[in-house]
Amino acid sequence: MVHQDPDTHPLTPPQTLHEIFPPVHKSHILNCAFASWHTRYKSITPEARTIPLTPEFLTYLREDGIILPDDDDEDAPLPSSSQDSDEEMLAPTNFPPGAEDEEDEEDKARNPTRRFPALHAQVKQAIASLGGSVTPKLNWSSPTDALFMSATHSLECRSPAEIYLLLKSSDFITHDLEHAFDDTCPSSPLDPSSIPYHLVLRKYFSINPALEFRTFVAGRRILGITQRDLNHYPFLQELRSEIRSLIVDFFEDHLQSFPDEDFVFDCYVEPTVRNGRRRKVWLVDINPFAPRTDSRLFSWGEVLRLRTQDFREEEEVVEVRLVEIDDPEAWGFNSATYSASKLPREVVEAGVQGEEAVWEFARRWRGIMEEIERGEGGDED
Ligand SMILES: Nc1ncnc2c1ncn2[C@@H]1O[C@H](COP(=O)(O)OP(=O)(O)OP(=O)(O)O)[C@@H](O)[C@H]1O
Ligand SMILES: [Mg+2]
Repeated sequence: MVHQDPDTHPLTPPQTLHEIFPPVHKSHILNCAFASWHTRYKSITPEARTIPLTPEFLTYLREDGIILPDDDDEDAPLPSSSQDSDEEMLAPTNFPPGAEDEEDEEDKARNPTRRFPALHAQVKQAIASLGGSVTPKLNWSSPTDALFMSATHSLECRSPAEIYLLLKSSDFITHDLEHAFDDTCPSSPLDPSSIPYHLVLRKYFSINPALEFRTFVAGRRILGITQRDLNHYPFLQELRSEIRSLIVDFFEDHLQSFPDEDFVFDCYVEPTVRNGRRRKVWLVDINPFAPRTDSRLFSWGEVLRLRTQDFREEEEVVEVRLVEIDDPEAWGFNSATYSASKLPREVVEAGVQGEEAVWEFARRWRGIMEEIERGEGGDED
């Protein structure tokens, strides 16, 4: 072995996650877009519509500021050429010249739907055809980080305005629009401007988050299954082997033909057993096998190790990883994932009680932190 002097031969820098992942091709990202796989897997996906997005709507999404159609405007008749000419005949002389154009521009700015009337009508029609209540997403992401903008604190939308508000408020949607091909192999000639964008509207139903699972697939075999929601649900322990066999069979029956060998799929196991039959499993999403996909209760390091492990079919039992009662996840710290603006209850209460109480809280908090640093942290109180 050749000895290397670190001064003259700098050591290889530690590998980053991106370097140890199998290369992510742009085609893989495109295959994971909802509209790409939905046609193939319609029968196993809860009812949804995909609406191709126009350049006008994409510009609207990308713009700063949030202008939404108000309810009156939404039902206002859309300007047509014949109407325009009638109005011209009846209208008083237009002075100063160009004032009408300015009004039209203002109107368009006030009611953005005048810039994409056909698409707006399609959105309305899709909501109605899905029973009046939908949850939106773009090619890859739901606006789950924009829940704070929703009056109901849910992704349930009953009008186009609610959908536009969530999409425009979400960084995850911005990621879909501006960073879809980040960290992909540079060799592919595909350009982000060639991405076909779709608005996905899914019929809204009340999901039990305990029964949402994420499954890692590599080389067309399942590496592991994890709970998606990071809370402890005692009843899942008893269901563990049923969940394993349902998801493994679901994968073998439907998803082994996915165009890529490596991917991550999300599914929902129905809570009710109908007439003694097996529970139904629904496909919720397909995600890239890439660092951008959250590995939930696994670490990506573990998943990547499982990927390269020797595999003997008869011996291998797929792990279903659940939040156990004593896992830190079960203590509820995870509830703050998308709520950077949330404060601990004690801080809010102290704030309500006045300045004295805030200082008292800060003093106690500093004491707790000092105890932890000295290694004395416990739950003596
Ligand atoms: N039809 C539906 N009705 C109600 N809620 C739904 C529906 N479909 C999905 N959801 C909820 O929305 C959540 C997010 O959906 P989805 O997994 O498609 O988003 P995502 O942005 O791809 O998430 P991730 O970043 O974790 O991959 C799901 O975990 C589920 O709780
Ligand atoms: Mg997803």
